[in-house]
Amino acid sequence: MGKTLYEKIWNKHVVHEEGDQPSILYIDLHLIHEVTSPQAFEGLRMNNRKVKRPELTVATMDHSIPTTDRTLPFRDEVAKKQVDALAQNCKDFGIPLFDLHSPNQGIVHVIAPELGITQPGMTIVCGDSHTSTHGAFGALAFGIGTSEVEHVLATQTLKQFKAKTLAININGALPRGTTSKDLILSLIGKYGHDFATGYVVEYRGEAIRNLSMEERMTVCNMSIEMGARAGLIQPDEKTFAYLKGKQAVPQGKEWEEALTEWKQFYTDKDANFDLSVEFDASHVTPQVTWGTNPGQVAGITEAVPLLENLPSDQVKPAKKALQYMGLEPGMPITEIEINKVFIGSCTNSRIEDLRKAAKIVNDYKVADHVEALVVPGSQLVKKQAEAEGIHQIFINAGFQWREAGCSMCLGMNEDLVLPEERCASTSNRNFEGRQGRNARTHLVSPEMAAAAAIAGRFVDVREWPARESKEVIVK
Ligand SMILES: CC(C)[C@H](C(=O)O)[C@@H](O)C(=O)O
Ligand code: SF4
Repeated sequence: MGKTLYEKIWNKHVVHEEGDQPSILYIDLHLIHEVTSPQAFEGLRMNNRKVKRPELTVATMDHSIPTTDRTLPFRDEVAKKQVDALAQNCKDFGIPLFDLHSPNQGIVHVIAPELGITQPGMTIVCGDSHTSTHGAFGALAFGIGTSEVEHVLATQTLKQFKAKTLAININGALPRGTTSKDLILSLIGKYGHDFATGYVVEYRGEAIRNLSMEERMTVCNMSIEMGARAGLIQPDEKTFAYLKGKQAVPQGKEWEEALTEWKQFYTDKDANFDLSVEFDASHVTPQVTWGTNPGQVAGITEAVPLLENLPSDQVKPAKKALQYMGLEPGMPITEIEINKVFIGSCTNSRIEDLRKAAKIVNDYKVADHVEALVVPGSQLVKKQAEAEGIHQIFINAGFQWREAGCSMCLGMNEDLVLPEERCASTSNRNFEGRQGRNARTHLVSPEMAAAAAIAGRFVDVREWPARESKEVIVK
């Protein structure tokens, strides 16, 4: 019988298997950041251990750092401590680090793909749940806990039980005005925020093949938001074209060898998945979450659900969510007014995201009562956007243009949504307090966030009036 992509990567990396014990997997790439690594390094020091393969470990600063002027001293002492600890740990253990002033600094899940560090067929781990993003390249990538971070640092291996496999077959074409963010949100809306628990998902089908690499990353990024252990997409010509010439990707003869290797990573025709589901992309509409998990979501032309229309097990959580969100059942989504907009995070802060948002912004202005931020996912994205003039479109419209980092996605720095403020956010999590105490988060695509910034409420981007900008033409 044939093998799935997951099984092929797994088999290539198993170092040891024994009965009903977890297997030991070899790890090709270990990504680290300032929040989940300090205790792991402390553990190493206490046991007098070294990092086994520092050259297969890559560090960046992203979660707690300010996104304002980086020549100024930190105002947050905890963040300063975390960042200093990471710098010291990388120095002491010989680990490459993209620090605050590096041109390659950025959100860990944005920089590894854009530098070509993420490659097909790899096992990739990070003390961070959205490591699933890298699955877009056909890499088995997942988040681990701090004690596992220590284990990987010390041994370059990880204990793992094999997961079940789930095929999500997505066919049909995404309609105009919808994005891969709407696709993944409506998928989670249909099946629920925990339906993939215990599975490694492989996204398959025509709709997935038609997505760009950046769009695929948005999909894989949110795998964890439906409970999946990891999300995978089979590498193809688009994957290889994206990687070609990237900083960390082999060149010349070695590129040819790498290609041959990467082309082995596909699911055989006669492979079996533990579970398969179908999804039609042609029905996707622009999505807006109304609740406190990503599955509590509706189309832009719909309304916040009436409680009596919900399945009985969803009534109580919906009631609680609506109370927190300050919304009434039956309220049309287009009547929800917002006061914050965050375009950023490892879900939607890449150059294509910023281009799409800028196209909507054009030469409109941010609504008076709205504070809007654009936080590029990396310094390279920021530089690229500035070279294309995109930053100017945002700045002219009244958006703040920031330095790269996680920022308002989780509010570990000063970029917060204030109590009872309502934010249209391109990030991936909307649980209570995620963007700040009592903050209300609505997850949307970059286009929907841009349009909300201008209209001051949610609007249907499919009907967004196009305007010819006189000043800047976005590519
Ligand atoms: C801080 C980190 C551990 C966390 C995660 O694991 O996901 C963060 O990135 C998040 O998105 O909530
Ligand atoms: S951008 Fe948000 S989701 Fe992504 S790693 Fe940072 S905090 Fe986590």
